[in-house]
Amino acid sequence: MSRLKSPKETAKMRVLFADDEDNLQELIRSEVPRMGYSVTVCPDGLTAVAAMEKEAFDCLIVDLQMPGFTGIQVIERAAELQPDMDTVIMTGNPSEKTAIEAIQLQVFDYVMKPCRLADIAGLLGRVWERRQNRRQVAALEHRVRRAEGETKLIGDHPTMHEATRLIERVAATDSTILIRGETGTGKELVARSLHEKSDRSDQPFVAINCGALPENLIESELFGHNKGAFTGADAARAGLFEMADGGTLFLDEIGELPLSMQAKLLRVLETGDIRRVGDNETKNIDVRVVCATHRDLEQMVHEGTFREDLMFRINTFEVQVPALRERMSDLPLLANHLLARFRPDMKPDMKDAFAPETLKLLAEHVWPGNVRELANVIEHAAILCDGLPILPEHLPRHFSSRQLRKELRSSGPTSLRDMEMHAIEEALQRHDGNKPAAAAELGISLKTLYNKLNAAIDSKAG
Ligand SMILES: Nc1ncnc2c1ncn2[C@@H]1O[C@H](COP(=O)(O)OP(=O)(O)OP(=O)(O)O)[C@@H](O)[C@H]1O
Repeated sequence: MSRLKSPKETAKMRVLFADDEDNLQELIRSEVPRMGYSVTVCPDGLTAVAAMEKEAFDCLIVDLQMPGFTGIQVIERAAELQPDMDTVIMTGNPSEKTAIEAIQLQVFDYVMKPCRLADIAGLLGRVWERRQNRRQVAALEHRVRRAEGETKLIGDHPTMHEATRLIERVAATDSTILIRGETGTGKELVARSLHEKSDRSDQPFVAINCGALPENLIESELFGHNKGAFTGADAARAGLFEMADGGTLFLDEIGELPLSMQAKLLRVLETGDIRRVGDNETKNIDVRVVCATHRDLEQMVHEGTFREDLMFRINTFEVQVPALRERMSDLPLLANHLLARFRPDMKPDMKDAFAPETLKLLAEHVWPGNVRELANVIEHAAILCDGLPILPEHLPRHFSSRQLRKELRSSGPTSLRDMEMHAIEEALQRHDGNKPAAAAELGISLKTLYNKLNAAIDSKAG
């Protein structure tokens, strides 16, 4: 049977109020609960500190002059006892000195008496909204961390050491970096790692996939727009360059950027000035740009689909991220790392987390989707297994069937591209031709799947 919750448990926020004025105490005690918050009212600072020592609160509102502790002293104690709490000063004797102290103590607001009820309701509403936003940010950070893992490049293969060495070298500079590698190899992770090792690490890291946006939206996404700049632009909006100001902007799949935008990007990289769509003014920004591609940009330059000047501008340094099949010795390391990401509760031990048969099956796979595909497989296994070790039956179905490998062995030497196509065809069959589902299983983007299918058609035709 469910227990009836007390008003304190159902309240949106727990408020601690300290003031020596009887009338105000009465008003707060009767009115704040009507606003949906629970409130503890104290007549002085000492009682307020005692309450904080016993119970957790979300918001503290204090008068400045009270018997015992002053409001400032109560806030100082609050910072030690409950640093997560938002604090507000409500005073009839404002002064420059206390206002400065309040700023130093990072109080949320400094309000003057007398306060109307509507002012108190507005104030508490703002505190609640800020706490909600903070919770949402924390939840999003948690989700991102879980999906992306920590910014730690796992790999002991010489090619990974080479990549890491280069990252360490160039991180401290402001040079534009081009990261090359197949889909899912960890290019974004390399970009984040560059950012975290740079002096900009306390500023934003903003990422965009240039291939994921329709051509007409890319400009406003990158540079922002003014109100009314185009149909649907109901309000002015900052673009990603502005959001990343002071930090790093990661332009993934730079090869997909339309030619018209390539010219605009080049101008921005050369001048540091951006112009919102529909704006006449430019704004100078300080952004380090890191680009990535799985495409052969030189070939694209040759074909006229990528600007040569832009290519020279973005590839001051190049970091090559190897495909997983080129560093299969790293697979057990990566598998353990990814298992720990999805099941931190399991604390997988390096040696025994995966049964030898499981590792063997993983080692025999071609991994067209690289580490992302491996991450999908490990997540699948982490959900299915009740405990360690991970057995072959915990892997997605196509791993348990050795069909593909048998066929490959019996058909003699096979090119990597053939093996890749084989894996794609099998995935398509398993999903009755559903391309998004097949791409998800393989750990590659839908766009990559189409590219690979088109390339296969072209090579058959040619
Ligand atoms: N060396 C690595 N160590 C740990 N995790 C990795 C490594 N490489 C890739 N990953 C993980 O694999 C997944 C895919 O990586 P990421 O998104 O960086 O690849 P990508 O090359 O940018 O892919 P795309 O080309 O599709 O944009 C992420 O979950 C990432 O954390």
